[in-house]
Amino acid sequence: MAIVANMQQCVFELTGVAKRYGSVEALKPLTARVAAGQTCAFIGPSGSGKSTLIKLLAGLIRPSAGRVLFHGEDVQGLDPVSYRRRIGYVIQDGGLFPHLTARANVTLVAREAGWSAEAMDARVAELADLVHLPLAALDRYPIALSGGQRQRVGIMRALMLDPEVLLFDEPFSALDPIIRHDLQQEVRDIMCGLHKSAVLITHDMDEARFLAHDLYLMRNGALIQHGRFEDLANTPADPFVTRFLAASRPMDAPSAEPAGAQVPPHAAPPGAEARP
Ligand SMILES: Nc1ncnc2c1ncn2[C@@H]1O[C@H](COP(=O)(O)OP(=O)(O)OP(=O)(O)O)[C@@H](O)[C@H]1O
Repeated sequence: MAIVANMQQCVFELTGVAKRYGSVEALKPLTARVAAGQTCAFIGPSGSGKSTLIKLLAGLIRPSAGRVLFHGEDVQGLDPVSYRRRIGYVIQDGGLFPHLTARANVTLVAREAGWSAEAMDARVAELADLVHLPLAALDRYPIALSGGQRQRVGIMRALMLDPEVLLFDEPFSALDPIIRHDLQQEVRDIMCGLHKSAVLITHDMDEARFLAHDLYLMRNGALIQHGRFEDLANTPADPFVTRFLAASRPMDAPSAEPAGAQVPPHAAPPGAEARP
């Protein structure tokens, strides 16, 4: 199993981390590393402990055992306000405050941090350009934005303070397939351009493979395998790995057709050539 992060500086290190909710063992003791400057994905089916893990990284919950280290320091010992300014958190459907305009959502933390109006305007314009959101959309409330626009606003909000790390918690799962595809490509471009460290939580192997350098596959609160997609595909640690990979349909899989119908070759979707 290739441990890419071992050879590089780590932004996060989890050592013997476990989490219980009462009698539920959401995470069994696990050790994992997130390399600086890379995207690391934690993948697994529903209930495998992915959300619990990202909440631990964000410092939103405490581990029942073990330590979550950020640049070698225990997250539990860091000042929560300054720590959260060092990480950008993107959640499903943007997680925007409904009573604030998109612009007010994006600038909320910068206002708390005492930024000037000019500095906020300049940063908002820069980020709107980065995520391809028309500036006019920023004056609307979240309810008046499409799902894709809300998620673009969520990404702007996460990037506003230029954090060292981005945490993506199922960021594309509420989007329709075309918007999802486009936004995955845009996020990959943004991450390549900004060279930030990132953690992605997803149940979608294709998404993880497309966006992440390093993959951890989880099941029932345990890490089953760590490596690149090719490691999981070529040397699966467990029959579950093979089943999980087989369950994600490749782009060139034949579509269901009525018996006897001619099956034309599938055209590559826009941007597919950029995908590994
Ligand atoms: N606050 C909580 N109280 C009790 N049990 C919880 C709590 N949060 C999560 N769990 C349980 O912990 C286990 C892991 O849940 P978690 O949400 O981390 O998994 P997940 O992989 O993110 O699932 P999904 O993809 O469905 O969101 C599940 O059995 C879940 O029911």
